[in-house]
Amino acid sequence: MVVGAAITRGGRLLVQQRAFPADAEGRWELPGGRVDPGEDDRAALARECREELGADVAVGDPVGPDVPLKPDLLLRVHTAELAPGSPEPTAVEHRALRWIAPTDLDALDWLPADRALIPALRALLT
Ligand SMILES: Nc1nc2c([nH]c(=O)n2[C@H]2C[C@H](O)[C@@H](COP(=O)(O)OP(=O)(O)OP(=O)(O)O)O2)c(=O)[nH]1
Repeated sequence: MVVGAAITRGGRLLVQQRAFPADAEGRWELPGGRVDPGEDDRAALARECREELGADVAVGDPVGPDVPLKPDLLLRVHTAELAPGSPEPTAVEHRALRWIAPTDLDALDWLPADRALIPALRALLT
């Protein structure tokens, strides 16, 4: 399982631009990553956000469909918010971060799988 965080604040969504590998470089995704063996989805998301953003998040419920990435791998996105007192997110291992508006969702150069989440992300922001 790959987990992603739909971190929202003031009607905007936090997205990050990949720096690698070559076929994903420059494209945008949600913070997150692979769930480790024995780890639950929420703990994995909190860990990945700490590693990737240097921020603390409160993880909420799943949102949108589980998206197949490979035959044995799913992407599952949860709602999330910055925890009170969290440092401001920074791009630790990514090229850039953006807080996007609902009107930016369609035009963003997403990793391909994430496009299936756009309707659910729009609903979350509006
Ligand atoms: N984090 C994240 N990964 C995504 C998204 N969409 C999508 O197709 N992926 C893919 C890209 C990668 O093949 C995989 C997770 O990659 P990752 O690089 O974030 O995971 P990780 O830190 O655990 O590292 P790795 O073990 O895959 O190298 O899921 C998304 O919105 N967020």
